[in-house]
Amino acid sequence: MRLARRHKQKPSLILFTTCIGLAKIQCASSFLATSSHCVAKSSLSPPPNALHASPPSSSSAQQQLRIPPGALGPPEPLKSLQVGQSANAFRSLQNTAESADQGTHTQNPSSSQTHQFTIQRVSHSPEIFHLHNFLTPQECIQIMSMAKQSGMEQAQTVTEHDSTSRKNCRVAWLPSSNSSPYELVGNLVSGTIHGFLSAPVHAHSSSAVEDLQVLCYGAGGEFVPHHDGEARILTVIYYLNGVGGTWFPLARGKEERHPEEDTNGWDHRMPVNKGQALEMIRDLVPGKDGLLVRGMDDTSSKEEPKDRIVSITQGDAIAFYNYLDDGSARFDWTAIHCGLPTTEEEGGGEKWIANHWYRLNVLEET
Ligand SMILES: O=C(O)CCC(=O)C(=O)O
Ligand SMILES: [Fe+2]
Repeated sequence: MRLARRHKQKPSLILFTTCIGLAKIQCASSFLATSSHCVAKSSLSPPPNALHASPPSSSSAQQQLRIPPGALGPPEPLKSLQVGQSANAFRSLQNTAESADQGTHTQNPSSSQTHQFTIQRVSHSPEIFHLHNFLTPQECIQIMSMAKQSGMEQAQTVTEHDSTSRKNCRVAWLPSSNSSPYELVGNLVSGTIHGFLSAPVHAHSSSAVEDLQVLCYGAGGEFVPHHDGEARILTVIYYLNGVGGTWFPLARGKEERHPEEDTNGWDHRMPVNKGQALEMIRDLVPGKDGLLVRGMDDTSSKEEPKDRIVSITQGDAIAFYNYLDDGSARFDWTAIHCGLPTTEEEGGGEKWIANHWYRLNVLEET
């Protein structure tokens, strides 16, 4: 797993140690505690089922990439969770009591604590998981203040040449690093990757995580429906102030588990490009259709069916997969989603979230 600055990779290479049990995921690793296990990825030979690119002489770029089915989705035990089922998980918290050391802040690895969170599947298509209590309230506050300190700028996200797709939103990027003062950001990565990335992806030399994108929407701020884009196989959104409002209009709930049993017509619900996806969601309504991730204070759709709503609180996260898991290496267009306009009622009109994007850069070349 490389640490990447947005699309550019940094040279630092870190291998994390994490135990994954059959019944539960244990993410007990931290950068500080596992520093003796750091291994340069280039020194690892890929496992037998690994992804690989054929020599450049192959006929087309698409043919060069061999993606085993299952590699771009969740590994076990998450893969086997049904909608509504949960697994307990742990990650190590760094000691927040920092000590001054020659003008810099250092942390004592021996004092790291284990933090428990719960991972619940909330959709099968796309694969979406709700991470209850992933961050502590203190960690949320720390991320928001680091973003403010680094100087937030107006977000200029461009989607399909449209730079107005994200409205009234400020952004900061924090390094996904294990170096001071960003250890917390790196710690979130180590708490996620082994549970959520398959072994072939994790072992691949082009796997990477982008810097943490911290976003603060003002009143009425929004992000129009979009797919997160090339090579971003896994998105993790952290909810930093308890305000939600992320909507997946095409997400499928419990009753739609098996495509072969889907009497509503599976094919009609699997768009193959953005145009089809936008057409399909045109008349859909947040709370009634798809899956709405909303804050506890959001009272706008109290009457809606429970299995269409995921209620988050501060420190919760959502993890979802952006590619189909069938070996085709194609976008999963059911992962189309948006940030709904923020309202004055929730969070005083401010919505704070942060995104981590886990990449498999070799996908960009196809
Ligand atoms: O604002 C949100 O809730 C979603 C943000 C998002 O999808 C993105 O930043 O890519
Ligand atoms: Fe997104």
